[in-house]
Amino acid sequence: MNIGSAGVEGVTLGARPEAVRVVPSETAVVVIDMQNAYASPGGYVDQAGFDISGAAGTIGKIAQVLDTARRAGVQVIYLQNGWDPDYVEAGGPGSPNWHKSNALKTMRKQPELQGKLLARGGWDYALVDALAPQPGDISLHKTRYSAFFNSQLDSVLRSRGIRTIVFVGIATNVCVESTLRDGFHLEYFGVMLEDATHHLGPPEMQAASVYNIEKFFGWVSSTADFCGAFGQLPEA
Ligand SMILES: C/C(=C/NC(N)=O)C(=O)O
Repeated sequence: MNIGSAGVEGVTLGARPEAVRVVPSETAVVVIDMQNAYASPGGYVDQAGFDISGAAGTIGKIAQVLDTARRAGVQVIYLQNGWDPDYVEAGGPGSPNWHKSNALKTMRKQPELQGKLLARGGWDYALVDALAPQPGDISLHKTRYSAFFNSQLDSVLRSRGIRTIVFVGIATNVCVESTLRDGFHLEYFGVMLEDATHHLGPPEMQAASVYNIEKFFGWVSSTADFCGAFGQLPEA
């Protein structure tokens, strides 16, 4: 099926529940939160007790996707999650984020971590070294799970005529799914590359997000399918 205004210049991307035909100039790869906090030993989610052993495997997959996207002229957009070092943007006790954020809860339990987890300017907030942004990429900041909430993402996409978002990053069942769902309600077509994402919690969480996306909110594809489809295009 065609998504966006795909016409003769589109490429066919293998996906479930069906292949989609997309236009490279109307497509962005959105990299969700590939920060030390979520992907490196010693980062926030590791300190909070989540198993991050599967996260390292996504880094190489995402690098392949970004390399192919840049060569094909597909816009790459990085999101970074976190707050100012004083955590004003995290909200106080009047915000559900203050109660539910495992980063804030971990810092309340271990005050020596205060000012370290997800604080802009620190190692935990920084993107993993292997996925450094390249010239032409766009970097945006977000303060809640959905990258559409209180961020510039919608205007950056709309001003460029982008209709299709290819999602990679961490965590599948938290920030990736939250953003894909919000995108759906804003009329964006969302495609998640399942092997370039990683979940938080038991393996069923990855399966549940894949099911939700495939059945209700978008399409599920893979690094190989993305690189196969977009890698055939002449270098932009
Ligand atoms: C739990 C969590 C997930 N973030 C994400 N990038 O999916 C958090 O930020 O606390």
